[in-house]
Amino acid sequence: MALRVVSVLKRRLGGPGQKLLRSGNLLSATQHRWEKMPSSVGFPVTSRRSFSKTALIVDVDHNLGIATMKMNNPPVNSLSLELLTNFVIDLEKLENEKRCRGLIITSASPKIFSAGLDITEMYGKSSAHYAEFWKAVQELWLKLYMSNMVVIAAINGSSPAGGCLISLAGDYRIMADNPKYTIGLNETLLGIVAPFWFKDTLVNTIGNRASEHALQLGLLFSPTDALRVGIVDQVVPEDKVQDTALNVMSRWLSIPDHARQLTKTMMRKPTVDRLLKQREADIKNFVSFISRDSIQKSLHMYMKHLKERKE
Ligand SMILES: CC/C=C\C/C=C\C/C=C\C=C\CC(=O)SCCNC(=O)CCNC(=O)[C@H](O)C(C)(C)COP(=O)(O)OP(=O)(O)OC[C@H]1O[C@@H](n2cnc3c(N)ncnc32)[C@H](O)[C@@H]1OP(=O)(O)O
Repeated sequence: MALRVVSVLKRRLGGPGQKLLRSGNLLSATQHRWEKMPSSVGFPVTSRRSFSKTALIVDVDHNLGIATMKMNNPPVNSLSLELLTNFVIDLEKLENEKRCRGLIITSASPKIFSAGLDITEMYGKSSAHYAEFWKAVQELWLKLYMSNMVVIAAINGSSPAGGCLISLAGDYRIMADNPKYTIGLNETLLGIVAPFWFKDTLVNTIGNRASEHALQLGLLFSPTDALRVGIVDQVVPEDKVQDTALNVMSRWLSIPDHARQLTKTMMRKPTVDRLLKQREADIKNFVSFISRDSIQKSLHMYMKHLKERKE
């Protein structure tokens, strides 16, 4: 199957996209190599590099120009300060790899894409810790939302709150067709409020009315409903998520990088600038909001409820 996908990738880049690239004199080293491959054989993986840190496994296929990043923070891929920090470091590394043009984000543990922000980072800690944590959340969103790479979320499990934000920050979302999985910004269910830039990212994806409805009720959508409302772009059988991501990636990579990147920037920069203009104020807001006794109590009760569900 992987070879078939690679053949599709080569065919795609040999088509109109390739012509566009040639006319713009924009062929990257990776694409040159693709062009030289005879179409009857699969693309041999001659250069593959992996780096793995606590909580993230990154695999870079230099020939395809695609990196796959698997969140690996059992049991539920909660976004701890450590995971957020490593995520940002690895994203920066990938961004600096000229030949890496696409990134697929997925989970190493099927069933849970990510449980969102690590709630234990948000209660019973110092103000300095909350500030550091929030800065890391901001940093990841800023880097991901404005990435020069094509970012595809291969959502192979549930993806509430911060997990949903990571998917929304990408360019395209593919979700596994399993009614047990849900996705959405469910902050209100925890007694907290999605920050304005979470909200903006959702509005940019599904529009104002659907966002207001989803945010006020803290809706967690099944894959079918997520597709209907536009939170995800495609729902596919569970075992087809990765191959579909590679296929979709080939379509996006057939567009000349500079044109696609400038378009992405044009669409997203106003949203990013809103946060950049008030980054410190947003951190202060978060620290003062999360430190309130009532909010600390809500988070504590929510964690208790999560644990009691199992008993
Ligand atoms: C005015 C406004 C100003 C500023 C803005 C202010 C505030 C905004 C602030 C914050 C925004 C936050 C966004 C978030 O991301 S909050 C996190 C939301 N996440 C959730 O609600 C998900 C909760 N988890 C679940 O629903 C489930 O765990 C699951 C569906 C992901 C997985 O279900 P399972 O049945 O497979 O697993 P569980 O048994 O439930 O969990 C295993 C284990 O993991 C613990 N856990 C689960 N989720 C989290 C989490 N997000 N953080 C930390 N820990 C988590 C769970 O308690 C279990 O622990 P134990 O094994 O019992 O110890």
